[in-house]
Amino acid sequence: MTHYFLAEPPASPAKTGVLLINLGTPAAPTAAAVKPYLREFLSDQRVVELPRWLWQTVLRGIILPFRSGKSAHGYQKIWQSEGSPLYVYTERSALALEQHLRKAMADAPLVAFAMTYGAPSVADTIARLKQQGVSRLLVLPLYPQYAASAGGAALDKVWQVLLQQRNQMSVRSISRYYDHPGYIQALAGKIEQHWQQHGRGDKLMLSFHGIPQAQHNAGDPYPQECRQTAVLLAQQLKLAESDYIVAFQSQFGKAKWIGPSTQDLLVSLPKNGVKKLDVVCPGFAADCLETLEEIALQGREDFYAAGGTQYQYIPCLNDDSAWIEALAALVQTHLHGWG
Ligand SMILES: C=CC1=C(C)c2cc3[nH]c(cc4nc(cc5[nH]c(cc1n2)c(C)c5CCC(=O)O)C(CCC(=O)O)=C4C)c(C)c3C=C
Ligand SMILES: [Fe+2]
Ligand SMILES: [Fe+2]
Repeated sequence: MTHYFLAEPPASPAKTGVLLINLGTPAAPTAAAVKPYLREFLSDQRVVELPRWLWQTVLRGIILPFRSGKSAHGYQKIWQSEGSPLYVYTERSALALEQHLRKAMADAPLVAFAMTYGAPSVADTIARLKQQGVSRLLVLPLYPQYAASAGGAALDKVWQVLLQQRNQMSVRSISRYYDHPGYIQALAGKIEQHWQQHGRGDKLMLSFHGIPQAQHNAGDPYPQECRQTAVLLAQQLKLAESDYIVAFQSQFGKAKWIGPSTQDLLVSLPKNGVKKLDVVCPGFAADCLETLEEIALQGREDFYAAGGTQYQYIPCLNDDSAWIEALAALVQTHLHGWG
């Protein structure tokens, strides 16, 4: 195999950079913009682990023509004046983190954000940071719980860039933060604040994005990390086991996914006496299609249709100051003693 290593300018004074990575999102809420985004995302073999020839035929022939329009319709319901919520909150979090670190540290790092799929790409963002003199890079995918299909896929993009570098940067990565006290406290604070303002339901649902059961069987630690987040959160909120329930949402395709399914529970809970439900999505750092459309809008409709009488969606941490403070502490811990 021939390698082509990037041409590099001479080294400038060493700087440190922090790179936040999120999933990516279409550039516009239209089928034309959703299609290339979904093609790139769903072509990643970390996400769909089927033989390439088989999956590409199904993806291009069946999934993309149908799913792009349906997804675009969902995005239209949640799109903000500044763009896709996932993009808007990720960008704001990076800006807020940089400002916070500047106040907290003498030699504060540059902070940038990138998307695993779509723009700004990990490759372009690392190239820009390198031009700005960054030779030490701390990478943090914005997924509290590690799944190969999310955090793993984000970090793959970083390693792919490193493989091409002539003068390789030093890299540290944070592959997960599901049990970080600052994350747990920020989440608990958000939920408590919501309860103080709006009252409390009969049960709190902690809804995490799902993954295929086969990926977990092959060794993906994701569901255990979600459950551990739930236990720590319950301890912080002093909840009994009967006060909350862990569920997994956004099932895609016909294969078995890890459960219990959020969708199924939204229908069965009212029939089992839970008429007032609070839902929070601790696995999502930023509100997005899967939280705002699938949970806050569609979930509410399904819960009421099944006999529920009160449904409260508690937003993600987004760029809340308590979370940015915790994120800054997490970053500072991992920068400690570096250069
Ligand atoms: C095989 C399919 C998928 C796996 C595995 C998967 C894992 C996974 N995803 C997230 C976070 C997000 N996913 C989002 C959207 C989304 N996810 C899938 C499929 C899989 N995800 C699809 C097809 C879509 C697109 C939207 C749709 O058509 O329904 C998003 C939101 C993006 C946005 O623009 O708002 C996030 C965030 C995690 C954390 C994860 C594994 C744990
Ligand atoms: Fe997803
Ligand atoms: Fe979805």
